[in-house]
Amino acid sequence: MTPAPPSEQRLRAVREVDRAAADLRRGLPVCIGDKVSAGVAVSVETASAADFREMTMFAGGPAQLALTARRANVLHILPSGHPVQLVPLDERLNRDLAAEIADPEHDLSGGLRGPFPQVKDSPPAFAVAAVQLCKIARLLPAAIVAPLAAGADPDSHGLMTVAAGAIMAREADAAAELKRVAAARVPLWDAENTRLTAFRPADGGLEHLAIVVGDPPRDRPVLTRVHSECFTGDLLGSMKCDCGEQLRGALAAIAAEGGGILLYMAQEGRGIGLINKLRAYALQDQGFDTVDANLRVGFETDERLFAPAAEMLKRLGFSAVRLMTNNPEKVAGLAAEGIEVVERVPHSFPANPHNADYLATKKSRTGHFL
Ligand SMILES: Nc1nc2c(ncn2[C@@H]2O[C@H](COP(=O)(O)OP(=O)(O)OP(=O)(O)O)[C@@H](O)[C@H]2O)c(=O)[nH]1
Ligand SMILES: [Zn+2]
Repeated sequence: MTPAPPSEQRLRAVREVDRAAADLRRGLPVCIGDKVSAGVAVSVETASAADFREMTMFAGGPAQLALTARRANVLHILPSGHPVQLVPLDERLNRDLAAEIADPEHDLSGGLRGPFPQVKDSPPAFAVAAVQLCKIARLLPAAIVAPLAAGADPDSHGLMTVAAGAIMAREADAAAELKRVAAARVPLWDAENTRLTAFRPADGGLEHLAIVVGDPPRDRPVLTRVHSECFTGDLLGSMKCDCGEQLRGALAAIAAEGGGILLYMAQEGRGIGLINKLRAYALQDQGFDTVDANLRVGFETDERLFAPAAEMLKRLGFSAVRLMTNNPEKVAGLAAEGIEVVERVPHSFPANPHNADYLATKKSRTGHFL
């Protein structure tokens, strides 16, 4: 079922989310919430001591570190059952230590830094949204938050204000309103008769590309690959994963069939971004597998949404696919977004010494058909 397009008001809100994410990346505080419950937040990763001080000028209560439950678990904070866990800052757990414990780079070298107290209460909406905004900004999923002081006027000090609900709804809203922005013929070595079409999400975020080989008929299931961007594998030829082979192999297979589609999704690192993927790779260097590494950085195993891929297929006139994948979640994810997956076409390549463990983990922990 195609979701109803978001209203003008929601689209405006979604664009504000992107602006607020950009502010977090610069280290600036942002105000999250509405008149009933609002907070101020900075990214643990990017805010300097001065940015943090600026944030506290708007605070009407104690500052707290907001972490994902995944990261809190790594820090041995007792689970509270909430997806976001708050930890009060105090003399010992100051901004510097907060930044250090949010970053898995120091896990094994920094010694034991706990125990940290558990806040049992469910976190306020602004704290949950602050962590989500860090994810949207492709930063470490950790924020320092505080309730907004009564009578504070963040607007007049140039702080962005964004609704918590807009942050949480942003991915769905942005996918529902993809804009086709450019298209051109691009002959490829593996598939000469190829056309690229770029789709821009409503929030102004990164574009996804549809690579259409030949002119596949719209009334039959189309051979399709939904490929998530992998800078290291696709571009550099990294041996740590199978992405490069899957990308080129899919284009060659589609061309050999006479036509099909490759969707190149701006969802690097299963949606966590290149820098966080490098953080996960550093943990893999220390012996963690691809799943545990993601969890230790503070993310879910896979943070991708399939709505944008499904929407692109629909916009191109396709409703049924033969999907080249080994990932059962991809099949289910597209189906849940209204695309009929009539067949799963296996898409695997021989392992090499650097990706054998990665492929084995996909099979044993994420249920890949390999
Ligand atoms: N976070 C993280 N991302 C990774 C890692 N290795 C590869 N990736 C990313 O995973 C994505 C690869 O996804 P896909 O090619 O769609 O692979 P898949 O989900 O296993 O499914 P199929 O290839 O279709 O079977 C790319 O965005 C890569 O950047 C890793 O160790 N950690
Ligand atoms: Zn890869």
